[in-house]
Amino acid sequence: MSNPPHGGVLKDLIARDLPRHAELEAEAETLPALLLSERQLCDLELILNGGFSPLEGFMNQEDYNGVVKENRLASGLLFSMPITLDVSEETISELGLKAGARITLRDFRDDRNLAILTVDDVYKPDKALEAKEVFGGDEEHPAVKFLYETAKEYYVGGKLEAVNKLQHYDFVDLRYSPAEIRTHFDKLGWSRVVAFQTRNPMHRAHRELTVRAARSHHANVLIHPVVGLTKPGDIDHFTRVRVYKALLPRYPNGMAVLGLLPLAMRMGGPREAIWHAIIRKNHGATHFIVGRDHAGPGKNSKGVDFYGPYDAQYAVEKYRDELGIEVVPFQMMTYLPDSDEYAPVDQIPKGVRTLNISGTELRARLRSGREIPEWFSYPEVVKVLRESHPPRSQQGFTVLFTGYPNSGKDQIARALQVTLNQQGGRSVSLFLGENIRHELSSELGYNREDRDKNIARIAFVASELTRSGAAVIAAPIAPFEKARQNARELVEKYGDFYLVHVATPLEYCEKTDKRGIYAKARAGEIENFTGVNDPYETPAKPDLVVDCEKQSVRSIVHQIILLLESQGLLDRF
Ligand SMILES: Nc1ncnc2c1ncn2[C@@H]1O[C@H](COP(=O)(O)OS(=O)(=O)O)[C@@H](OP(=O)(O)O)[C@H]1O
Repeated sequence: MSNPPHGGVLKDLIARDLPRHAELEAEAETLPALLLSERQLCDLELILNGGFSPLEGFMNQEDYNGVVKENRLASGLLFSMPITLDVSEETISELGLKAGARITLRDFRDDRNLAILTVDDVYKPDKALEAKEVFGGDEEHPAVKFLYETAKEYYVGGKLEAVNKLQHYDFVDLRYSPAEIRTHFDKLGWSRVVAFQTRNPMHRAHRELTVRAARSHHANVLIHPVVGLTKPGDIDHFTRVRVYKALLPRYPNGMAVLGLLPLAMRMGGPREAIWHAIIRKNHGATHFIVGRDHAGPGKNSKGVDFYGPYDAQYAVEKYRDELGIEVVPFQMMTYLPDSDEYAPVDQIPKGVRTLNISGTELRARLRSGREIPEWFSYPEVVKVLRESHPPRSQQGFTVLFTGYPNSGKDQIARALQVTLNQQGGRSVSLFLGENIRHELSSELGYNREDRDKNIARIAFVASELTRSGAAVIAAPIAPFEKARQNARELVEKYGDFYLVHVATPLEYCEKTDKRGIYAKARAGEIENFTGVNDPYETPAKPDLVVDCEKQSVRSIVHQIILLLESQGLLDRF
């Protein structure tokens, strides 16, 4: 038998309301509907499947106040995280939200009806109090920022009736509801289970830590990673889940099970650790590992830790008797090369050599393609990480040329394309101004708005290609700083961006114009012609400035190649 859920009853609303499915679905169609955000969907899924037992809905004011001020629901039961449904004043009047009203909660991704909420109350939270009591009050804390910048001004409390499960299309076989994982444990005959929470890839240290925890408590292991929302900048859950799957066979036969948790983390340190423990108890675990700085967001911009390293462990310790799940505090594990084993940092005798690779060092090694030793991680895990983090030599990038018509940017762009093609290793895409005007922007003219649209389209395509590892060479006139800056920001989400200003003087561009386009513009036959009767803003911060009056195309291309080379992008070419 698994551990009983928090409060004694698993609030599996999906199972409870299944017999009334047809009736609820029909009613949901007739009610005013609220589209839930990604974070609200995560919360909803865990309310509906019992992961947040004893909750049966979003918190009303009484529950919310109790949780914020003293970690308690109105019933007196321990609960540490406010689970609230935030709405704006407009939504309140649009949907007629007031006590007794019924509304449908829908999935924004597919418009599916998920639940019916019967409104208990609509209230204005004291956000400052919530920020301070729940998260510690630092304005830079991600959950505090969310509270002030994203969460709406009012909360709606009320119980839910389940209409449909959320649809998932990734790793469906690993997404166990609390009821499903409990059945699975029963089938395996597991009665003692240590749950391990993670939002990071797992390496040997984590494997050693969990195996130790299991052995010392005569238990099995539930690897229970968060695949909802984690800290911005974390490795995406697709990569992480492939890592966990690769790691699983490294456990002693039959010791561990992998289950995915669709939780929206708040990075709330001590409060979050208590919440995590309750959630794992609801999933049938009897033990829960709380590590150093559990669910902490790290440091603020002044370099100050949001929480002390053991605050989370103290918090769960304080409520040990009420939690009903045994918390296993854990130290960091470190590698001892002389004996080829891992040990908790606090148990290493003085003078014994240790080795470690920090997260930053690991990322640097992935980026450069340098070796990641087997004592740190398993080759199959490293392989998965390398697939998602290709070395610089396989990452995409964009070179955006900007300059007057006939400044020579087209010739340079073509020559660069040929040079990169000769080196191989990447697909190279070339976007010349005129081609783009034909293929992507044929309806656009040359006023500022249209030019900005043109550059935005080029930037969009360049960013997608950069994301997939291509080299993109684009050579529009791009006369406006703001549009060039927007392009940089978009592309830099996925790879490097280099702005090359082809600063060939206007007189030279005009003098060497064999197409006679400047002559036409001077004759008044072309409106808004850059350099003649339309402005060109000199780039404030180009990565390179070149000039076709003074330099040959060959030497300019050489300069660009040296720039790319210095950034490690051509390493293995
Ligand atoms: N009014 C006006 N102003 C500037 N250029 C003009 C204009 N009308 C036509 N052309 C020709 O259009 C080519 C592509 O312009 P772009 O799309 O690069 O311009 S922009 O970046 O959108 O501002 C550009 O070609 P390249 O010089 O080869 O790039 C121009 O020759």
